[in-house]
Amino acid sequence: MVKKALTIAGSDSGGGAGIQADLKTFQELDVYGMSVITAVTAQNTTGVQGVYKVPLEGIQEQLQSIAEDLRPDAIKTGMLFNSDTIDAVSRFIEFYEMKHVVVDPVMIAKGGASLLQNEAVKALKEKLLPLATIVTPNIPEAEVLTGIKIVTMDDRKQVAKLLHIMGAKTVMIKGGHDQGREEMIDLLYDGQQFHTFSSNRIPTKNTHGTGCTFSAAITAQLAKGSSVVQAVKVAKDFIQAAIEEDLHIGSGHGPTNHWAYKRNKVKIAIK
Ligand SMILES: Nc1ncnc2c1ncn2[C@@H]1O[C@H](COP(=O)(O)OP(=O)(O)O)[C@@H](O)[C@H]1O
Ligand SMILES: Cc1ncc(COP(=O)(O)OP(=O)(O)O)c(N)n1
Repeated sequence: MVKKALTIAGSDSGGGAGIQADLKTFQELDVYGMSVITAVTAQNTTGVQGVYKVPLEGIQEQLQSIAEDLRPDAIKTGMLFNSDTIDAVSRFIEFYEMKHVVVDPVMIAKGGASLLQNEAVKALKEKLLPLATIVTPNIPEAEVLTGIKIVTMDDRKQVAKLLHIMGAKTVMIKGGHDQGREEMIDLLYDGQQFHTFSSNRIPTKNTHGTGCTFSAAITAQLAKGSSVVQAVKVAKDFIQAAIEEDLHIGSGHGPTNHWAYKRNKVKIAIK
């Protein structure tokens, strides 16, 4: 039977991040994708031109429609924007006893636009984090969530441990913002040990939506029954291929190539 994944996130009109990146990723990983839209952004590769929140009632109704019929095997959260939405999403996860919850604590878009209000950070930490199977902050997001500045890998380990104490079952601190390295190292903490996932840094400005795509790939794999470590392995390969074979569209930070991972697998199978 086909597995189903739900993304609860914002729409990116440019198609590279948010709901659009998530659904493309689910599709490429053979999982049926569903969406609850929390906000509509007017956005392209040059930045975010506008943010329009969906009224709370509209978000709650979308959640209920899905829960009462389509029952996802895994869910991910992305741009949630304010504390009312975080509250509603947390109650939904608890009430319907949702399993495999990937929390991508989206805060700021690459161009600097705010996708989460400051007042919402507390709700994210107190309500959503304890429900997370895995939380996937980038370095600046991990710093905001813990109040700890990350410079070294030891800082990252300390922050990962703290996020685990704050309630997330596993913690993935992504390395995309660690400018000082040639290697791209993502660090996973499962409450007992650390796992590192390394790849070479691809020199490109076309990395719009990398975080969304990476966490969506984890979600798709969890929906299909993978362990967290196995899911992250596939997600790392998926994002590496998507960045490596970028599409060169738009004049700013272009999107990644969501076709690349599957096409590469098909090429290998044909050889
Ligand atoms: N230039 C790059 N080359 C290779 N991998 C990258 C590059 N930039 C980001 N990644 C990978 O993309 C994923 C998302 O990372 P990051 O950019 O830190 O997240 P976000 O988009 O949330 O800021 C991680 O797996 C990271 O290692
Ligand atoms: C609607 C929406 N959601 C999330 C993001 C942020 O996406 P991310 O994967 O972190 O990529 P960048 O924006 O940093 O390129 C977004 N931009 N829009």
